[in-house]
Amino acid sequence: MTRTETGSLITTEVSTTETARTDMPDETVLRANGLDVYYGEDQALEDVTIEIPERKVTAIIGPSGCGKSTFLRSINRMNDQIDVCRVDGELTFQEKNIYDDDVDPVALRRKIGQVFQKPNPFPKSIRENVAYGLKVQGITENVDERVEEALRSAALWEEVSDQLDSSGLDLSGGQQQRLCIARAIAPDPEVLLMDEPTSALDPVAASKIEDLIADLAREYTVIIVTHNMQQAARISDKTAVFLTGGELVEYDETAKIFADPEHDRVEDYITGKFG
Ligand SMILES: Nc1ncnc2c1ncn2[C@@H]1O[C@H](COP(=O)(O)OP(=O)(O)OP(=O)(O)O)[C@@H](O)[C@H]1O
Repeated sequence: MTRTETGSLITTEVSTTETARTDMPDETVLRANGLDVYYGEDQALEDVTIEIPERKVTAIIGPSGCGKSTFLRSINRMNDQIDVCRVDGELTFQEKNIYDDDVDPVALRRKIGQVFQKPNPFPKSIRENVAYGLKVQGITENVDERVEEALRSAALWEEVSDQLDSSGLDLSGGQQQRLCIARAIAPDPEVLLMDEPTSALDPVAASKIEDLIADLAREYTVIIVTHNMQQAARISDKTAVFLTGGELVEYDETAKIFADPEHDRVEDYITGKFG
């Protein structure tokens, strides 16, 4: 498979939307319209319709099992790896349907990076961990510069610049998570998906990642799944509340959701009456 450095989603075409980031900072970057996701006979997401703005932090909240991770995995086609998983309806990234036959999932994941709950650096050096994100995407030029830039953007450079050849596993949990963020942003994606990125960290390390997320949103669209209501309220611009059955019940400015939600079920959830 050949692919251009500019990273079109489609194997054979060069994207024409590379400049959108600077020209239209508040545009919708991702759009779901009537999105259904099934695992075998079981429906995990039902008729989800949402528009996610570019370069903002969107929080996805809701009780366990309501489909938050399923939604995140749909966006970069990680669900492709689950045999029983089926996706219906429309899900577009920069107006291109993510599930079209001509979309290359590897190219898609260059544009839509992911950070997981538990920091998962490889048993390799700090430099190699970040460079891996580039290698997977076939980026071979200016690797050292890109590694430094990614580590700086992940607020880790000052702490590791003199130990780039040490193992990533020797870092603290919070540093490891920032290393994973550096790995995810090294190929310069448009969107960063974060699935409970601070839940395995102590409060100080978690707070550093929260500050970092605010900085990252100047350059990237951040979509974060969190169980931590205070965290969603602190760091996100918009909040989507999923409830049991995989239904998106309410989606609005975060301040509105937490101060004056439209739905009683959402109010009950965010005030801790269930979930
Ligand atoms: N690989 C899978 N195979 C079958 N069913 C799955 C799979 N992954 C998730 N599910 C089911 O889909 C539904 C939604 O799961 P999902 O993990 O998306 O929810 P969640 O809101 O992220 O939950 P949590 O907050 O507990 O992480 C659940 O009923 C879950 O059991």
